[in-house]
Amino acid sequence: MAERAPHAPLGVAVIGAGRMGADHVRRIDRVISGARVTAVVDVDAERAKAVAARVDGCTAYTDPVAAMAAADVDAVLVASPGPAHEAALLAAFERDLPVLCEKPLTPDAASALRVLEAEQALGHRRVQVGFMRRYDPEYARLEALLRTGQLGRPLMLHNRHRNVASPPFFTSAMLISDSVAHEADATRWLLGQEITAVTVLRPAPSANAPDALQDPQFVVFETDGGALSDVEIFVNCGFGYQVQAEAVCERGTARIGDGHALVTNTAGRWGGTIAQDWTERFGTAYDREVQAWVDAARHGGTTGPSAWDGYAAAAVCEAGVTALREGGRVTVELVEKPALYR
Ligand SMILES: NC(=O)c1ccc[n+]([C@@H]2O[C@H](COP(=O)([O-])OP(=O)(O)OC[C@H]3O[C@@H](n4cnc5c(N)ncnc54)[C@H](O)[C@@H]3O)[C@@H](O)[C@H]2O)c1
Ligand SMILES: O[C@H]1[C@H](O)[C@@H](O)[C@H](O)[C@@H](O)[C@H]1O
Repeated sequence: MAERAPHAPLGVAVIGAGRMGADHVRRIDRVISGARVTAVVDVDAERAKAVAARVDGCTAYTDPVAAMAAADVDAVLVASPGPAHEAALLAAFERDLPVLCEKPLTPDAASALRVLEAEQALGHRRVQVGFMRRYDPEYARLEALLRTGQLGRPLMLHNRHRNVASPPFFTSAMLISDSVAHEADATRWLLGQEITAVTVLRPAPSANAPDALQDPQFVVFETDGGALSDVEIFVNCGFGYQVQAEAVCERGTARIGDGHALVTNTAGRWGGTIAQDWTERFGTAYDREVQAWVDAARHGGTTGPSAWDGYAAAAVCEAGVTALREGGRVTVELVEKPALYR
């Protein structure tokens, strides 16, 4: 990393200029303070050029390593598809650059472990994983409430995760590795417990799901604190983007995600609107997530969900995919938590 003047904005290379990457470019350019996008990288040269052209003084690249070597790049935001994350993370570590890596950290536990080991070799944390729900005001309130202990010990967490429609490349395994990855992290974070086993139940697929897609699925996590966390994942629900969670504790329950910000009464009916995608539902969360990353990186630090969290979620999802394929209850085997993440 080139020496940055003390109050100069953080120069960010955004890797992957698809839906999330382009939105993060807009966010850093228009919403976030203390950072500017200096590089946009995409294997699709035209896409990189088109997105880079939206920001003054921003250079387009097709090679992440070349972008990371540029003098005006101080930090990296990885928004390429999951299988490309490991190479980008290891290249960023070579230059000791702070990284905000979209979820999943990597698509499987073995590659996540390689990232974990490479970060430990640096001797300090460099990665924040894009589990943005931790920055959502509703999730943050639920976590804070559970942490006070006022409701007693959490016994169960009920989660619903619904998308309007899945993209054409989505597979049955991706309902877990790409979507339920969020609940794997949210469960660990909200309960402060590790997930020890996963069971996946398969209702008859919806007629609206593409052929051969097992949608919806019902996933049950067991934790080392004796709690159960269930997830309805339904990625072709057709009507909206809904993410809800209810914690059932010894002395009460707490629920988020009903989305009743605006309720209307008209002609004998009451109702409201439902978000249609994650950019709408979690816009504030992404803003807070990226701002927290920039603030920490400008001071040489790293905050938020760690590579350990990314590894743990990857191991849980891998067990979930095995449970989906083979049936039954699959245990999650984690390595001992390294000192860097305790
Ligand atoms: N946090 C969230 O809620 C959320 C929401 C959507 C997507 N995501 C995550 O964001 C990432 C990107 O998802 P998306 O929906 O934007 O995908 P996308 O397919 O819209 O965009 C990915 C882009 O990366 C480019 N790309 C592919 N391989 C690359 C490589 N090796 N180097 C550089 N660029 C490469 C592609 O050409 C494409 O432009 C994924 O990890 C996904 O899981 C997170
Ligand atoms: O990649 C996306 C993203 O992570 C969304 O937040 C989630 O709701 C979708 O199910 C998933 O496919």
